[in-house]
Amino acid sequence: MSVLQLDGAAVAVTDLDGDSKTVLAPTSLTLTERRISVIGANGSGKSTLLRLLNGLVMPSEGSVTIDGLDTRKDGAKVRRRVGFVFTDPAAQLVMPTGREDVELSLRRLEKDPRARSRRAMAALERFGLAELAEQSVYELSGGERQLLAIATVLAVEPTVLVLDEPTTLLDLRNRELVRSLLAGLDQQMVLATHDLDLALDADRSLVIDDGRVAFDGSPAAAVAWYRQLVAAEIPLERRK
Ligand SMILES: Nc1ncnc2c1ncn2[C@@H]1O[C@H](COP(=O)(O)OP(=O)(O)OP(=O)(O)O)[C@@H](O)[C@H]1O
Repeated sequence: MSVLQLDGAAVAVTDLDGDSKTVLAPTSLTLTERRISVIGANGSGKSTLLRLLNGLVMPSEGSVTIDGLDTRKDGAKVRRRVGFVFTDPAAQLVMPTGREDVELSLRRLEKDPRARSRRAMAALERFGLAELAEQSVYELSGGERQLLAIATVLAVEPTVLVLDEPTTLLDLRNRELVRSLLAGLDQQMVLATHDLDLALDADRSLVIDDGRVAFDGSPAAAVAWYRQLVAAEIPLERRK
């Protein structure tokens, strides 16, 4: 497994008034487990933590390294190692068809167009998408689009897969489809989700609250802790 290391990594942003706001407090973590889930309320900082891991967001203080590669200095190498899947596949599917999208992500890895095309088809076959390879991306269902987005990222064989709420936009059937696909992958995975069943399918879980890691432990304990946190925030008269 890769070693994902945050050393006092913090993220501050400047709001519209020009004031600095801490989105992630200084955080130190060593993540080496195969499956790590990240849960927490909307706006708590989950995406920010995930984006630090492949250099989509840079720490404003401290550092983030992947197997010793610093996201500030070794950005390209980090991104080759760490694939990122967004909540909305539209954020990463830019070509007219699935095959072309996978080919696009393979462009640096495979220079020969024929070999690239073969490799793209193999990646699509792996996810049961071969028959949809030439179809317009817009004709695919939400679930198929999300599978395609994951296939485009996995085609370049990253060692780590970071997924930001990959099932949030999906209905139950498609959620199950993506879930079973993820369960069968060999890659190390860091996954933020509001789906607590999905969060339980991990070796370690982090609960993010108000820009800090508020709990770090077993998935069952993390989910229980998070439920308690949410329950405590609901006014007494509203609780059943
Ligand atoms: N570039 C930015 N500029 C201003 N504010 C930001 C920026 N990035 C994140 N934030 C703010 O930081 C907070 C944390 O955002 P983040 O997207 O990490 O939360 P999240 O836990 O992933 O939320 P959700 O579950 O809704 O996706 C939010 O209040 C967000 O508005």
